[in-house]
Amino acid sequence: MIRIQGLTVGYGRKPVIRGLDASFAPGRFTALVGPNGCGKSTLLKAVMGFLRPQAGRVTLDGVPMARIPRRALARRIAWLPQENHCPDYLTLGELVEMGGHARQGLFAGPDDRDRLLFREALRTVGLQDQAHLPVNALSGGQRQRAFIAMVLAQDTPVVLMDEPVNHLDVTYQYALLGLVRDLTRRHGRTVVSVLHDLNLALSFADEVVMMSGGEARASGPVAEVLNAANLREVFDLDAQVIRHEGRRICLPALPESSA
Ligand SMILES: Nc1ncnc2c1ncn2[C@@H]1O[C@H](COP(=O)(O)OP(=O)(O)OP(=O)(O)O)[C@@H](O)[C@H]1O
Repeated sequence: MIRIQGLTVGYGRKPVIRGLDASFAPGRFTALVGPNGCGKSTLLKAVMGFLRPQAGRVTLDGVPMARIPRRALARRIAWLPQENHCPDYLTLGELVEMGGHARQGLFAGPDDRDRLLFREALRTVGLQDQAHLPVNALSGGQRQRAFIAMVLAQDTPVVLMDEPVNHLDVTYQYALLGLVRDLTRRHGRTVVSVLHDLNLALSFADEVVMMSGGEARASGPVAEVLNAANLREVFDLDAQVIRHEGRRICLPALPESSA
């Protein structure tokens, strides 16, 4: 369980997030939503321990993040940042193998289970035949899938993702989030993901934290929290949330000039 209590955090002395409370439980997929610049990535960076809280705390199973050694943390939390970089020479196969480093001994290579995980991760993102290619020679969407494969290969109980469907075509967006839902429901993982597409959040997430101006304005089960009133308050958006064949769909009103 990740618990965030009274978190104030930012860059330098300027707080971006103020007094935020949230918790992310095993077996649950939580979507972080909110307008650009409201602090979603900053929150994930604080959870990873990259930013030191100015007040409050973030704990993993009761232990403050700052007290967990980096290698131990990498065995428990995988992180997909918004922007991914890697050296020019790295192949897709090597990138995915990096996902297994935290699990292996200091001088040990991958074992059979690791190799199976690497193959499975590549197959899941549909890149099993491209393992020999340099990552930087892949298309934008293939590249994003490559980094997702690395995260899957890390095989951690907690996964944090910052806009994972960036650059992905619609088929892979649904496939990835279906996989994420499986990781939570069938394998009890904790997943927290920034999502801009509210319909993806409505279709796949269990919980949502709606952020605005560095604060959590509403949080709870996605069907309860992603409603017209909260969308107006947080996004200043005129939208309906309708039900269609058992699913909820967010339908923003068109701007007047184009209606
Ligand atoms: N490294 C940094 N140094 C200083 N300020 C930063 C830094 N990174 C982000 N900020 C500021 O913190 C605020 C929140 O940024 P953050 O990236 O957390 O927003 P976000 O909700 O993830 O936005 P988006 O939806 O656009 O990705 C913004 O005002 C941004 O300018």
